[in-house]
Amino acid sequence: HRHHNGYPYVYSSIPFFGGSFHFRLGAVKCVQQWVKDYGTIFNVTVLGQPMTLIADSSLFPTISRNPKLSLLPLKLYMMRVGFGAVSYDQLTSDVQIKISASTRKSINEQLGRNKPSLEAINHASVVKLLEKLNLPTEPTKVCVYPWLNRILFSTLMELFYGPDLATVDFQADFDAWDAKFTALYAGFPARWLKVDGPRDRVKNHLREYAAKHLQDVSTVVQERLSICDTNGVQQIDKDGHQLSFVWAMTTNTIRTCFWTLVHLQNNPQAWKCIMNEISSNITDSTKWNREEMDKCVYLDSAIKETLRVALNSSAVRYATEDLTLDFPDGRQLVMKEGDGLVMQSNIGYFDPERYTNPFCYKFDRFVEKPELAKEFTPFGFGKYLCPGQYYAVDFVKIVVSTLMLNAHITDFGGSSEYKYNTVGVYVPINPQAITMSIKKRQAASA
Ligand code: HEM
Repeated sequence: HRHHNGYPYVYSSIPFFGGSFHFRLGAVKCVQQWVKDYGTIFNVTVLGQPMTLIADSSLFPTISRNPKLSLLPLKLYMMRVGFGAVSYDQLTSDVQIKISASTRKSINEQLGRNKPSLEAINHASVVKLLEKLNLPTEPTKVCVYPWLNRILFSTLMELFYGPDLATVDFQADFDAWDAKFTALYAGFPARWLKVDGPRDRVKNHLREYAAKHLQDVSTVVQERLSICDTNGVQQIDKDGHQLSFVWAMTTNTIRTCFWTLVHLQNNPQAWKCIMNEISSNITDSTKWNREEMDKCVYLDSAIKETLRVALNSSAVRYATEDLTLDFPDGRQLVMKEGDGLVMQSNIGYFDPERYTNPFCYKFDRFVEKPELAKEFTPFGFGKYLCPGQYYAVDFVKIVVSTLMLNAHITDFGGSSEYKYNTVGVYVPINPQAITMSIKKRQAASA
């Protein structure tokens, strides 16, 4: 119950899941109620673990700047239970920190803001996506989520690894394992969930492919492998390290593309506005052009809005030793080594004073109120900020603009709720429910 920190505890009669049981219907409304009842700092059991939940963004800088608060314990746990890197946590903490820092540096150098290599991969993404889309000349009905998932997964895998890796069978194994990610996170063994086989096959395939095509895979992947070698990571953990990259790179990005498409299609005025913006700014739909894309401010706002509503933005940190946080408002938080906290950042994103109609998708919200973007951090905090964030946003822009300029979409229909217990951007509860008819645009604007 964390008596030592003196903050209230949210009691729940639900074993193991505790208060987090209520998150299955969305964390925001539930946390908003708790804030009314208990204030912006309180303790709650999340999947068997007591956590201190912080729902006031003015306290986040004190947390994210404290060097004794780390994401590493969670990463090590996920490496073991999620990615099957069973001996990764036996590496000394110095080595783990070194691996983490080197992989971040590597991705930042390749995909950081304004890096020429980011522009190059963006251009390659446009070309590869057009090839993978292979748009039919006659209207063809598709289930949007599985259709997009297949195209975007194979596009991303081909860009970072190379051709012929992401076969249909490989992706089926990956999806079967990923569908159980929340249950793995909750501590259920992969064997019980029957995803040990699919996960092993995915990892074996990744290992064999990378060994055979080492010279041809992207620099990010080459460096990720060599960082493991230099730091004495065992093969089983090296495989888990690869899988964690594939997961981080594909899942959230693909789902952000999906929900952006769904929200824009469900709002014809929004679709039309962004279509006009893209058609008037992008002169050649077969090339990446940063300057032109930067003019598409409504598209940028729509993507932010997708991340606002379709992601339970929150960040976990653990105390690596006993510490006391002194917040600017005079409050303190006493933490013992091993205590975990959650910065529940999306509570701020649903504050009705700043976000009018916060539970509605408003594609132009961030154009109307550009100041909101300053505090909007769906990619995490401080030194654990997502290193793929610039590529992720560019990729979603590429997908939406490529579809708008090259495809003709009709009969968009069906709906699905968010699966709120997803780790990351929500998957749709019913992935088959949303359908559309798609064909190649006659006069592609090139
Ligand atoms: C919309 C898409 C994406 C979202 C919402 C997202 C979000 C995040 C978040 C929230 C974190 C953890 C930060 C924290 O806890 O403070 C993270 C970590 C990470 N992301 Fe992303 N991400 C996305 C796309 C990508 C892409 C495209 C890549 C790679 C090309 C990537 C690579 C990574 C990696 C490697 C980490 C772990 C960083 C570390 O080890 O410290 N992500 N991401």
